[in-house]
Amino acid sequence: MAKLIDGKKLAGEITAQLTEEVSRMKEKGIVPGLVVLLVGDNPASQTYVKNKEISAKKIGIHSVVERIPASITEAELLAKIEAYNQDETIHGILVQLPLPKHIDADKVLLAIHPKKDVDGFHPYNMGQLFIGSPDKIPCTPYGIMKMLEAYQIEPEGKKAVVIGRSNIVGKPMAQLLLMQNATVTMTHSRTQDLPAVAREADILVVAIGRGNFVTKEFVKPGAVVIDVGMNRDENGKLIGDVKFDEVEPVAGFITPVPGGVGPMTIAMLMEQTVANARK
Ligand SMILES: Nc1nc2c(c(=O)[nH]1)N[C@@H](CN(C=O)c1ccc(C(=O)N[C@@H](CCC(=O)O)C(=O)O)cc1)CN2
Repeated sequence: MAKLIDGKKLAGEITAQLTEEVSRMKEKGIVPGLVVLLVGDNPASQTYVKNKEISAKKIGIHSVVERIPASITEAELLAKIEAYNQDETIHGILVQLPLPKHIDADKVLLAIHPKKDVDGFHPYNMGQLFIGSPDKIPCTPYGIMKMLEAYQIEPEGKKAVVIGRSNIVGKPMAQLLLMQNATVTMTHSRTQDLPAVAREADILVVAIGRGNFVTKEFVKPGAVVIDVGMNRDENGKLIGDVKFDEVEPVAGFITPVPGGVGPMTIAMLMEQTVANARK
């Protein structure tokens, strides 16, 4: 049976460390501030934003959540972001994705000042990451790297396969593994004989957005399997991209859903917000 990588526990430990640090910062008059902008009423986004708010408050971060009707125009949203760019009490700005269709997400992410871009999605921060000098790192892949480190899983020299090529997970994930000297293969929905390619992996990261997509045929015995998926089955139950019951007996390590990558995404957001205030 695979060893479980407990993202919830690790996120709890990071949160506790940040809480102590913020309390020390407050003694020096520094209060980290984070604003989260949630546009529309996507139920999953509402849950994630609520969890971000709870975590920020627990740590002692000054947390501002703006719940904005989907009818907001792109220009109005850009104006709000510019106001927070200028606000010295705010060290991190995050726009929850996805955005309603009438708003150009690329334009919105570009409007966030790179120094306050605690999501690491701004093209400047992406560029810094891809030239090997990261400052802000997308929180999900960053959290995965922290999990590998905590469980003493060394990417150097290993074969890593990333399934999924999104800007917020797949691409930065591949780059972070590459920076740690893994040999990385990027794959996606059009990769031919994906199970055979995935079976080569010592470290398999799955972020394809399809429930139970990865079965035991994709997994080399003993491989590390990281599941980024967040899907609902026909009964509304939260499931990952990996068929957990089938893969667990084959893998060496595996992340659960829930309780794996998700909580680490939030912990890394908090970490990057506190780091910004520290600077
Ligand atoms: N601006 C951003 N938007 C989105 C991001 C992001 O990093 N920045 N990532 C995802 C959603 N996401 C964070 O925003 C996120 C998803 C899931 C979790 C999480 O903790 N999940 C729990 C289960 C929660 C549940 O019960 O539904 C878990 O896995 O244990 C945290 C953050 C897309 N948008």
